[in-house]
Amino acid sequence: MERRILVVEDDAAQRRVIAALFRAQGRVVSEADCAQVALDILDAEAGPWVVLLDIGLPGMGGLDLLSVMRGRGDDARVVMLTADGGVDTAVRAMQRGAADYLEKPVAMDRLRAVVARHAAMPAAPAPSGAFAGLVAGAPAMVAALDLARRVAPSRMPVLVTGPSGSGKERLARAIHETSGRTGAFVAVNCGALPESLIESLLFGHEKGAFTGADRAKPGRFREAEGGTLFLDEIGEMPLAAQVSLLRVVQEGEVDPLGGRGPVSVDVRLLAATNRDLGAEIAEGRFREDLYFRLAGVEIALPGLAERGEDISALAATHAAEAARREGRQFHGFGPGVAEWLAAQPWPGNVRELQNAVHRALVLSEGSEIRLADFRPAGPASEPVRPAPRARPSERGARRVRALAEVEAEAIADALILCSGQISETARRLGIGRSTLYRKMAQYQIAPFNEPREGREHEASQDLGGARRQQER
Ligand SMILES: Nc1ncnc2c1ncn2[C@@H]1O[C@H](COP(=O)(O)OP(=O)(O)OP(=O)(O)O)[C@@H](O)[C@H]1O
Repeated sequence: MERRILVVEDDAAQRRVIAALFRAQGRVVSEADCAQVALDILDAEAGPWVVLLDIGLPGMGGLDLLSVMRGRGDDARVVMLTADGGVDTAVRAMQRGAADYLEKPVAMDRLRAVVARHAAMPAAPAPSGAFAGLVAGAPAMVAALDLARRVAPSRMPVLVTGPSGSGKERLARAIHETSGRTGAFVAVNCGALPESLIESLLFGHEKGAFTGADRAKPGRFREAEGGTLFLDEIGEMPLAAQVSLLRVVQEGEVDPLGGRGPVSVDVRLLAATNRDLGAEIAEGRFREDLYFRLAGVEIALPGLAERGEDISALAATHAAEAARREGRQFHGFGPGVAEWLAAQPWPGNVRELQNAVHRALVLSEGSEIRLADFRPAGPASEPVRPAPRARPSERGARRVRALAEVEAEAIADALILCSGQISETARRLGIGRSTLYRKMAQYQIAPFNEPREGREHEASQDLGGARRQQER
């Protein structure tokens, strides 16, 4: 199936010109003037998509929208439209999973060729940088997720290490979800269990096996049959339980208390810890043989301080998620927010950032999250001016339009009506050809086609079709 096209561009004139170009080819085209509308369209309309994404959107920018899409596991092919043509921006876009990029002003021939190529591509898993919805742009995260992706389909036990809130459980779930295992993902917090209950909870028991065992329980291992058992805070497991766990891992069978003997289990083990297990082993608190059984592969997640470049994408992703949960609109962060977020130490890592963004969203008025929403009390050294009450800025509300915006739209409309013919467009707008060219450059409206032999005809046919489609 050919992909649909979504044009995400805040400049109405450019957006219309691009949309018209592809409608004229008989393609299905949707338009969005900001990130939130784009996400709404991607939610509401079935893909697959080619998304033409302007990098300089107001509010949530194009790069952050790209991260949000990748974070959601979207399989759209994204072509970034970059204004400055800076190699850095293009590289960052490709790292975040863009399929291609074009510099503005975009030559329509080139745009057509690039879109045709991507529109014909079958739906495929999102490209590198993305793994089961996790945000990753920092090299250490990209490497960690790459390892996770490769090991996921195997039965290899994986030990995930990293500070609290760095995403260990989230990664474990992602490994399970992409493992192809059909059983359940069962999580056990080994630090929160009373020592006396660990064995019956993990391995199960028969009715009457001990005082209070009024009915049989299968235990977490057998609940995870055919699936994954996630042993969180493994570093806090008492030594006696470590011995029993080691036996189960070695034998591949559990021996429920009061039961008739061992029962074999097919369970993939994932474990996580924020402790330094090497030090725990050296101190005699953790069994080395168990460590080697659990750490078939070890994946270390960095703290947020070591992945500063991911902060804005994580914040945008979680703001968009929180907005959906709260039934709110989120159109981006206000001035200074990105810099402020980047300057915080975030000792609680992604979880702390997520909580801060959620709270700011709840406190915000309107669809933009402002700096003051993150610091409602305002530290004494940095007085926070009260945020002016946000005016309703939702779609459909009346607003004053800048003359430049109206002018750019008028030019784009005229170009479409006149099938891209410059002289005719200028005449009907009542301006000279050179003024029209100057204004087109100013608003980054590219000519529909380079005036080459034999091309005018093709352009006029296309755009005539576009007009008819628009008028329908
Ligand atoms: N790369 C990421 N992209 C998006 N969200 C993330 C990412 N990493 C973590 N999160 C989110 O951050 C929160 C904390 O993650 P998680 O609970 O997995 O951390 P943890 O390391 O297991 O914490 P703890 O050690 O305290 O149990 C979760 O809501 C998770 O969805």
